[in-house]
Amino acid sequence: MKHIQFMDTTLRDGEQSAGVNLNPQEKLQIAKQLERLGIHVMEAGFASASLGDFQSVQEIGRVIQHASVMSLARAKESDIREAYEALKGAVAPRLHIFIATSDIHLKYKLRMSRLEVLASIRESVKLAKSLFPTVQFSAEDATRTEHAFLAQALEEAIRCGADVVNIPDTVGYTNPQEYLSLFRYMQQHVPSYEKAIFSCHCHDDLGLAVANSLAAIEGGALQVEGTINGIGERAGNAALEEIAVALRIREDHYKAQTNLVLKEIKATSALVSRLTGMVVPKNKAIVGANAFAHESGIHQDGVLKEASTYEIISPQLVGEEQNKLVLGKHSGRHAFTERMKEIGYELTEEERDRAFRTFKQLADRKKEVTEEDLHALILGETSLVHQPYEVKHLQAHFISNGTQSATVVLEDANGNVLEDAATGAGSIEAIYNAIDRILQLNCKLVDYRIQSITQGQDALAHVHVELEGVTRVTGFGVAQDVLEASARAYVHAAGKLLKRSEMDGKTNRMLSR
Ligand SMILES: CC(=O)SCCNC(=O)CCNC(=O)[C@H](O)C(C)(C)COP(=O)(O)OP(=O)(O)OC[C@H]1O[C@@H](n2cnc3c(N)ncnc32)[C@H](O)[C@@H]1OP(=O)(O)O
Ligand SMILES: CC(C)C(=O)C(=O)O
Ligand SMILES: [Mg+2]
Repeated sequence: MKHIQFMDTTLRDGEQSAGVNLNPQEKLQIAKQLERLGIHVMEAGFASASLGDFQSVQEIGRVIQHASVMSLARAKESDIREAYEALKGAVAPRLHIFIATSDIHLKYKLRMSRLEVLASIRESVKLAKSLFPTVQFSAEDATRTEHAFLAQALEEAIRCGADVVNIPDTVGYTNPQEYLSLFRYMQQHVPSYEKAIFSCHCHDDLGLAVANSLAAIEGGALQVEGTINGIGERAGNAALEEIAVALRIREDHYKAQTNLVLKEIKATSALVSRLTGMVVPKNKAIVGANAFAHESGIHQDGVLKEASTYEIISPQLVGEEQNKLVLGKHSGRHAFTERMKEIGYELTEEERDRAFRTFKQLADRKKEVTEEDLHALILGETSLVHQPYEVKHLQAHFISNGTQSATVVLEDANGNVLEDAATGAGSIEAIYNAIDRILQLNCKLVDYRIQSITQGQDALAHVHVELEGVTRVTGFGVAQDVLEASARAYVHAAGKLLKRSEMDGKTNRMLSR
């Protein structure tokens, strides 16, 4: 089993994400969390980039005890010396020198010849090694560099004292097969290969950063670089949490171990997301909100019977409390019944089937049926089980500054359909007048209250009404639409009044006998 070291560059390459700017306190907070996560090396910044970066590198170097703290530096004496000043107080300081090796970068950016680049590597690595116990050298844009020249550059760096040599895919250009072969090539063509640790550093321009990093590990990389949540320059860096979990879950394949404390992943991801403002996409592997959420009935049924049917990662492994069975339009009876039990409803079979039908209707209109929705639905449903009338159809016609009209269709317990229309000063009044006409009610609305009981645009409305007729009764209705909830509430209360009148009639008939 080989051992893979994790080099986290959330605070340097991660902060190079457009729009991200962390202050020194925020950087320190992330650094402490990275320490808890068990990162081997953290790149705290680029000391010579700004005073703020210098201070952050310095502070993180002073505070962090259980990880090596590194600063980036160009192959330039002033950068190296500034990094040295910043990391003087660190327990395990490390310098990261980089210079590009590809012809494109040499010609257009550095305007240097290959010989000049080799000379620069020699000078800077030697100077760095005289100041730091550990030095990493990166050949920027390595994957677009001619292989033979790259091998020469890395050999030069190792001979001058580099302990770690990195082969970055700076522009996210390579693919897994090619990157793996590149590492194998270096094994054969860098004479001092055994004297250094080879590292991989991938960007996600083609969405291959994690796959490329894993391929590099197969090709012999013993250090992997990346960021939390995959943030970073352009499309970002390889997401370290994905690499770590892939190595664990597919240990059979990669035969590699790490020191990472995987259960710290969720907290680390959440902290980085909060402080950088880079929102984690819901479907992001390992740390996305949906990473452990099952929505479809067949999957939910499988997971309820045995989680491993649809889960290759246990949520607890990465510090997630538990998986989620999200109730939505693809859910089935198993998940629905299970959730009902969890929130305390032991329904009869009839109630369950009825509630499930209503749930499906609701789920057709809502993205996700929440626990509050279920309470509301059951509240409405259980009280509706023995209702004499149900709202079947409702049509309201709204005219601004005019008289409103509504058509209501009710169904009684025997399946008879009753319909009428009416007008009113407002839509609700028109609906209530139509219901009065259908049920021949003689009552007064004494209270009407509306409440949103769930959240968001597709929230459920809960309407409470109080009617005064032969007695005072209350009723409520729950629906996504306010008018529908209002109609249901009125019919619910009206049903009670009618029952009461029926009972009074029976009593009067008995008394008059
Ligand atoms: C692949 C990567 O992620 S590399 C890291 C990228 N990160 C950053 O650039 C963030 C921090 N950078 C900065 O704050 C600034 O760019 C600084 C402070 C480093 C330099 O600023 P400036 O001196 O104004 O130079 P500027 O950024 O405009 O240009 C870069 C210069 O460095 C040179 N350079 C670039 N890489 C290297 C290198 N590895 N070694 C030596 N010189 C280099 C360029 O050729 C250019 O030199 P020139 O001025 O002679 O043309
Ligand atoms: C500084 C280097 C390692 C880098 O970030 C890159 O090449 O992507
Ligand atoms: Mg990078």
